[in-house]
Amino acid sequence: MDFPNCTVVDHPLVKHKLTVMRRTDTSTASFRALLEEISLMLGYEALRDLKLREEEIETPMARTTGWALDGKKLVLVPILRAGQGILDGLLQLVPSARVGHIGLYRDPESLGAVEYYYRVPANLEDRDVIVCDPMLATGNSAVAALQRVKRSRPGSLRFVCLLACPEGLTNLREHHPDVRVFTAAIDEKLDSHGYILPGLGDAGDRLFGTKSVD
Ligand SMILES: O=P(O)(O)OC[C@H]1O[C@H](OP(=O)(O)OP(=O)(O)O)[C@H](O)[C@@H]1O
Ligand SMILES: O=c1cc[nH]c(=O)[nH]1
Ligand SMILES: [Mg+2]
Repeated sequence: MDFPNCTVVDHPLVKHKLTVMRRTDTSTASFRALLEEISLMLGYEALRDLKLREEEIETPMARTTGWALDGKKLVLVPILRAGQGILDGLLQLVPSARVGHIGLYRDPESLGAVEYYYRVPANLEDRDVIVCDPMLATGNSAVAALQRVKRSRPGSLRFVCLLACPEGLTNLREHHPDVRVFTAAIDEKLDSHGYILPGLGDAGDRLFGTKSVD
């Protein structure tokens, strides 16, 4: 299946690190560190068109013209909980970015997204916004998060995830054809509970060392 609105960042380092993340025997500490490392590479691609302005500088040798990131602050919006893992990597790339949060959980029966928190910086109108979450499974969480952020009229909107699948990408393309997706891989399909196959299991649980049972 072809998803022209999706960029797969399939660098050898990303492929290697993602494979380690998938393994059942990978520890929470390693999972967390690897997600941060891969997020740097996802962010590198997702931010390729960041606007620059020219800047006059002096090196120890000469006066020259360099570049600085242009004015308006980038806004990063992780989908809680697991989006925090990608946020950490993106913030290493752009430490001055503003951060919003959207809290969503996936109802295990309906697989619909349930919102429990929303707070983003004011005046998104002329800002570039990146919504992030490791998993694009049914796509219901991403679709809901992007819908919510769009009500704040962002200047531009992108979605960064670690793993996508055809079902999630189709859902996203139907609801948000204007939003480009950046991912490390497009997996095969969903299982009957809406989990990505082969996937890596529950990203939030693996990132924070929790289990899905109460
Ligand atoms: O594409 P979808 O089918 O909506 O599934 C993806 C969502 O599921 C996971 O979150 P979860 O609901 O487990 O919340 P958590 O991060 O708090 O664990 C994941 O982090 C996404 O937000
Ligand atoms: O495979 C999946 C699907 C949804 N959420 C996850 O954390 N993993
Ligand atoms: Mg979870």
